[in-house]
Amino acid sequence: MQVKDIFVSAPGKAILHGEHAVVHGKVALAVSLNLRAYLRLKVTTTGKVCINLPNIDTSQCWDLSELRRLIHNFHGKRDEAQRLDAELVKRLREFVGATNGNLDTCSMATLSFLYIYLSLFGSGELPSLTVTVWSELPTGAGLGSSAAYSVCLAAALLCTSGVIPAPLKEWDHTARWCQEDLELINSWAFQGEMIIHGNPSGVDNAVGTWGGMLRFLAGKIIPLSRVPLLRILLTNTKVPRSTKVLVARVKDKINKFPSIMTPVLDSVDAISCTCEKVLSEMTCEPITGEHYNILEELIDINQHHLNVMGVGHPALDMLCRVTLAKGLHSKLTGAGGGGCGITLLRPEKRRREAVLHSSSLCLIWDQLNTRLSSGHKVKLHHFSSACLYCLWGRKKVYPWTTAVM
Ligand SMILES: Nc1ncnc2c1ncn2[C@@H]1O[C@H](COP(=O)(O)OP(=O)(O)OP(=O)(O)O)[C@@H](O)[C@H]1O
Ligand SMILES: C[C@@](O)(CCO)CC(=O)[O-]
Ligand SMILES: [Mg+2]
Repeated sequence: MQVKDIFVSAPGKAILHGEHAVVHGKVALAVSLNLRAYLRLKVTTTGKVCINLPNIDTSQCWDLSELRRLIHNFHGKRDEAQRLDAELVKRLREFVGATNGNLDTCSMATLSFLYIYLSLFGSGELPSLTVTVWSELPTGAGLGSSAAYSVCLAAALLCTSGVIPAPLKEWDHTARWCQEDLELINSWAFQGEMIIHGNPSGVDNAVGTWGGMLRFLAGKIIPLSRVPLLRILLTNTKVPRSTKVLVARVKDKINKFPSIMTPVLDSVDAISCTCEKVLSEMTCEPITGEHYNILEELIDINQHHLNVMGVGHPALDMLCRVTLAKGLHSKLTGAGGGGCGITLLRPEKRRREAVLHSSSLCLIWDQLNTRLSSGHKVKLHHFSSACLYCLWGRKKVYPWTTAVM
């Protein structure tokens, strides 16, 4: 077995339109952010597997002998990610003390790591490793923190196991994998997401793997190469929530009221398609106020639909109200129920609006009585085309910080 140290990084994402509907086969438009997760994997000789997750205050070590007991009679296939191995998940849940209802942050993160590690190495010799993952993304806030985490795990463990090559040449600082390897990484990251989310669509891990702006429909990923530069403000309400719970809540509602909810999902699908059309027009004709008017109306309509689906929150309503009072339009992004919202900024009034935004946001934070004090800056984050990278191991590592938004 060719076991190597590795250092990788994957971006988070924002969903413009289509969250939740995408789980039910509708179109979503999503884009990567300049906020990333980083993973460093070191091969050791301690006879242990250790994982350090500073964002969620988790540090755990297991003896290889303990882990070996979990995989006797195991015939995992490393070069293809199949459906989740229910038996292995059951054993792992018992091992980490996470029974079905347990959604604790640490258990979910540990479970997805052990699942990918044992699936990839379980049919051979288990390597002794230390894995550290840190992230600029707020955990559980709608910006794809779970997907960036899963993409990093999948890329690093596949690479360490020798199933895919390390793409870095001696002179590179960063490198990407080829399309075939990215597809394999994405499919293993999806397994991690299945453990954390229950029923993911796959859009978040696709953005974490390929970056840029994507149209996602039923597992089909279409990169949108011609998109205008959009300035969008991200606001974190800091209301905690779980994607798994929210996805299950929407599913229950659809099952309870199929004839009422199906048109809502169809309408979200039409919103994503209309938004895509307007974005494409904005790249080939002069951008007008009317383009922005349409984008803003789509944001408003979708936010109403998301409230109908039951994934709104008073803090998100407040974001929409406060920004609308300044003539700006917002919606939740990701699973909702709290977490982050996006607000579209018009380019022509950029400077003034950014200032207005800062004061609006301070107002929001004050009213919500959150920890954001006047000393904190409101950060404007960018959508970016950045994708999954393999990084040069000795490159100066970003200091681990919690993003203030
Ligand atoms: N930096 C991290 N270190 C370890 N685990 C993480 C990290 N970031 C996310 N996770 C795992 O992902 C879970 C949060 O995933 P969840 O899908 O609920 O939120 P999200 O991915 O931030 O939002 P969304 O899915 O709406 O984009 C955490 O409970 C934890 O298990
Ligand atoms: C809510 C959801 O649509 C997006 C979460 O970022 C879930 C998913 O697509 O897996
Ligand atoms: Mg997630």
